[in-house]
Amino acid sequence: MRYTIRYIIFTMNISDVLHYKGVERVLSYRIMYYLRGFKILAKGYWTSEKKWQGIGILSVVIVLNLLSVFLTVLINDWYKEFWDVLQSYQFDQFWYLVGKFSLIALIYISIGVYSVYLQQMLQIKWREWMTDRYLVQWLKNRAYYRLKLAGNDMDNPDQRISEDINQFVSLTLSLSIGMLRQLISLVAFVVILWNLSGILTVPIGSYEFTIYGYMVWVSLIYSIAGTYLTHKVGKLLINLNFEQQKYEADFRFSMMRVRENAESIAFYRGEKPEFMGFGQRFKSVIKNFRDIMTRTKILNAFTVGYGQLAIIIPIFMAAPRWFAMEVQVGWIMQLLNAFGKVQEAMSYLVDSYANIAQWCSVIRRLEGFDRHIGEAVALKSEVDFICADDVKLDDVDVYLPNGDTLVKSCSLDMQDKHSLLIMGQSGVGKSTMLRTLAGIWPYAKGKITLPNENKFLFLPQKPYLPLGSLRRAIYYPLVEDKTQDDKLKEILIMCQLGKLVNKLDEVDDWSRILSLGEQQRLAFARVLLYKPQYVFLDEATSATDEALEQYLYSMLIKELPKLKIISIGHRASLMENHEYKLTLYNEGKWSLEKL
Ligand SMILES: Nc1ncnc2c1ncn2[C@@H]1O[C@H](COP(=O)(O)OP(=O)(O)OP(=O)(O)O)[C@@H](O)[C@H]1O
Repeated sequence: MRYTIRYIIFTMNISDVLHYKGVERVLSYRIMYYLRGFKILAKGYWTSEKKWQGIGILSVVIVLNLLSVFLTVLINDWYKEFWDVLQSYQFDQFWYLVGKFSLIALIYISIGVYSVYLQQMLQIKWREWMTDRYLVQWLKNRAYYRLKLAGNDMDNPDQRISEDINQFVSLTLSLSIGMLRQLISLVAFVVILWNLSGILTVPIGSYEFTIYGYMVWVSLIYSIAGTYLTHKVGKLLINLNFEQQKYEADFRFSMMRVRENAESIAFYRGEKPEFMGFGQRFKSVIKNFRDIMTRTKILNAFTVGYGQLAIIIPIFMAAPRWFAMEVQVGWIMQLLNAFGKVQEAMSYLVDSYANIAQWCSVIRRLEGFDRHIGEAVALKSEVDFICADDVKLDDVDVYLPNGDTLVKSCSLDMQDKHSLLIMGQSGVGKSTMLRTLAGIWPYAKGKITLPNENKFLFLPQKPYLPLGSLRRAIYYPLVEDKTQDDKLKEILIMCQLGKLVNKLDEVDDWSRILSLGEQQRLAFARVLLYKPQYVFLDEATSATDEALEQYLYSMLIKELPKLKIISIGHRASLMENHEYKLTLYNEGKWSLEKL
């Protein structure tokens, strides 16, 4: 049973849970799940080396909030004094009380301003710490790549890091501080209401009932009833808002795909199907929004009515003592204010309903992200990596995630070889073999010897060009060096990229501007800058013609005579530039021959 409930919890989304009637146990598991998730997420910062800074700022924010509640109590007292003075026409006290109010208001405003300012300061410090930690986690052990292999990439790490962390921090602070403030305010104003109530005697038949603090009971019953009914009317709205976010995101994502694949779509003249796709997604946005409008209308009718009733109820409560001439106007004003404050505090949870739901979903996403990263990093290959001068494979098996073999018992020693060409049919496993050598493919076993990691460079078929200046794109993954431009220009000319020599400082999306052939030549420029001991080329000249390919290989051999080359390619002409050929066949077979 326990297992079944757990299963339900992890497979249901929050809206299912909120809809699921009569499953308190599921709900309590769900609450525990969120609290546990919250604890894991919050623990990092609040136990880190920065915790004292955070605790310091948080303490000041809490003290400021307590002070601010104290001032609202003073203002409540002021109401009584002020209205009593007005009722008894004591003009001499009028300006004194106006001055008193102005002073309290001034302090109240200053406290409010600094409380928000410090809360935001804590928010940015906490967010900074968490973002830093998540970025490290995402990049460390190549988790960003392994997430794809583990099939867990649906978690949009970019959104987790940029949006969810921010929301988690800001919602945690605003909800917890708000809750604390409202709780204290509730206690303070319940005490005030109790004192204002006095004792009410209700004669029923020949009996007389004495009710102590009757206004407190009325106000609590009214607030609890209001909270319950608002929850009843409004809970559907939360789910609808969730759905709205999802539909909006889908609509946005469909447009983003067009932006990213603009050229292919333009070649296919795919405007019509794209427009239809946008239309379908936008229809869902509109349909859901109409449901939100209807629900909001009902909710507003209820809350506005409830708000109006809240004006009249305390007046009814006050009526018996007023008509018995026991109290003055000041007392009524104080009562109205106190009643409003109790109301405000009691309805805090309902007012924050949407935020609490949002906070829960953020916790769920961040906790999921943490878990997926953990799973991805745990994907360890059984390859025994050894560091030495030359590449050597001993009895290496490479397979697919489903266990199908790509390469079986491959052994190879590059010590006495300068270059190796890996060939084979498309899909046979050539690129995966290189991934295994690079240590990024976990589904492999055997022993692989490699030089130190800064002594080799991998060139994929489509080079990655980071955002920023052209110089930065060429130097990647090295840090750009502005003092070596003469050498860099010489290298660009050597790679037949002379037209770029005057654009080194230009910032643009270079992967969009340069043709694939140009990008591949730019990758050769990287090799000349990096001067590795080994270079691995995965169809890195596929977009050049044969003559240019010959030229690029001879240039590498001439400029870096000690460089050892391991290439993957389909063209027979590549054999001229290599000393050995490793051919991969289906079912894991392979052969090595001298060319
Ligand atoms: N992440 C993955 N999950 C499952 N299968 C994968 C994954 N990556 C690659 N494969 C499969 O592994 C096989 C080998 O792929 P690989 O890219 O190594 O082939 P290749 O020989 O380099 O092909 P080509 O010459 O077309 O580039 C293919 O069938 C491919 O579908």
